[in-house]
Amino acid sequence: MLSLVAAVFANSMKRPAIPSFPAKDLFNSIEQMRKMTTLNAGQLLEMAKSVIPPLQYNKHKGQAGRVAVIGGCKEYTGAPYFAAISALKAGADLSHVFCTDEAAPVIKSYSPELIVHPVLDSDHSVEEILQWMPRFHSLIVGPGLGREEHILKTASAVIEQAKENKLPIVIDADGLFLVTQNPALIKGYTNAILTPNVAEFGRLYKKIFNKDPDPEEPVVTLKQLCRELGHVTIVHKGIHDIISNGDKVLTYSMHGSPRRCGGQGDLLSGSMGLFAVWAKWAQEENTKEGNSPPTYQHGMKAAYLACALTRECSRRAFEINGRSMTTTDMIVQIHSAFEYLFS
Ligand SMILES: NC(=O)C1=CN([C@@H]2O[C@H](COP(=O)(O)OP(=O)(O)OC[C@H]3O[C@@H](n4cnc5c(N)ncnc54)[C@H](OP(=O)(O)O)[C@@H]3O)[C@@H](O)[C@H]2O)[C@@H](O)CC1
Ligand SMILES: Nc1ncnc2c1ncn2[C@@H]1O[C@H](COP(=O)(O)OP(=O)(O)OP(=O)(O)O)[C@@H](O)[C@H]1O
Repeated sequence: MLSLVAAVFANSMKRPAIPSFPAKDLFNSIEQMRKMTTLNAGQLLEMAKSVIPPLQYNKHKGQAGRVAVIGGCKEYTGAPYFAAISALKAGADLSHVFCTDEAAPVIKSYSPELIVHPVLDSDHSVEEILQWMPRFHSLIVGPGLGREEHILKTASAVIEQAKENKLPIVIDADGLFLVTQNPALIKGYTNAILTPNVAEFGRLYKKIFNKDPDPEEPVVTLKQLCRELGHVTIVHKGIHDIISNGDKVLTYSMHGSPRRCGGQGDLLSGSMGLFAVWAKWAQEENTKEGNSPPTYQHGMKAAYLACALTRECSRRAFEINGRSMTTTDMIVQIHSAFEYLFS
C-alpha cells in the first residue's frame, strides 16, 4: 500500500498529470470538462503567465503591486492574515489589512510584514480607509470581515470608492454575504472577481434567480449568474474551479488535495488580488500597443493564475504534511509552486 502511495506521488511530480485524488466529478467525464475550453491546460497557463511582470532591479517599492485586504474582526484573524500574506508571498510589494481594533494586534503578531490598520470599527472608518485608497492597486474584500451591520456598511462605501478608482476588487467570504444582500453593489463592474464556494454560490444564485442552482449544470448556472450581474468574473470553487465572465469559461482541475482545512480560499483570494493588478496592467499595455483584444479578459486570467497557484500549493503541502496539512503549510509552498507553474 505504502509503495502504491509513493508511486502515485512520484508520478504526480512528473506532471502535467491527472489530479491525485479524483472525487465525484461535477462533470460526467474529463472529456466533457476539456470541451469547455478551446485551449489545453499548458496553453492556458502560458497565456495566463504572460501577465506576470519580470523581476527587475530598476523598479521601486510598490511597482509590483500594493494590495489591501478589508477584513479581520474579533472572531476571524486568520483569514485576513492568510489573504494578505499570500498576496505578499506571491510577489506584491506592500500588503495592507484594514481590520477592527481588537483584531489588529493579533494580526500584527502573526507577521511584521503586513501593514495593519485598526480602523474597521472606528467612527470614521470610511474616511480612514479612503485616505489610503489612492495608494492601492487592488482590494480583497471579505476574508474574516464578519457580518456586523456597521462594518458591512463601511465595506460597501469602500467598494463604491474602489469602483470610482477602477480598482480590481476580489470579493470573498463575508464580502459575498454583503453582495448577496445587495447585488447592485457590484452589478456591471467588470473589474470585480467573486470567489464563492459551493454554499456561497448557491446563496447568491438563489437571491438573484429565486431558486437553487441546478447542480447538474454548473457551467450553465455560473454563466447565468455572471450575465445577470453584468459580466463580473466569478470563480465557482470546488473539485473543479470554474471561472467565467458570462461569455467565456475556464476550468482548473489539476491537483489540489483531499484536505479541506479552512483558509485555502483566503490564499486564493489574496493571491488573486495581486494577479488581478498584474493582469489589468498587462491588458492596459496591450491596448496601448494597439494589439487586438485578448481572448480572455484580465479578470479571468488573474483567476486562473490564482486557482493554479492555490491548488499546486495544496498538492505540495499535502505531500509533506498529509492529514496534518493546514493553510500555513500551503503558504510555505507559494514560492516553489509559483516557480514550478510560472517560470
Ligand atoms: N482561520 C480563520 O480565521 C478563517 C476564517 N474564515 C472566515 O470565516 C468567516 C465565515 O466563513 P465560512 O465560510 O465559514 O461561513 P459560511 O459562508 O457561513 O459557511 C459556512 C456554512 O457553509 C457551508 N459550507 C461551507 N463550505 C461549503 C462547501 N464547500 N460545500 C457545501 N457547504 C459548504 C457549511 O455547511 P455545513 O458543513 O455546516 O453543513 C456552513 O453551514 C469568513 O469571514 C471567512 O473568511 C475562513 O476563511 C476560514 C479560516
Ligand atoms: N473538493 C475539492 N478538491 C480539490 N480542491 C478543492 C476542492 N474544494 C475546494 N478546493 C480548492 O480549495 C480552494 C478553496 O476552496 P474552498 O471551497 O475551500 O473555499 P472556502 O470555503 O471559501 O475557503 P475558506 O476556508 O478560506 O473560507 C480552491 O482553490 C479550490 O480549488
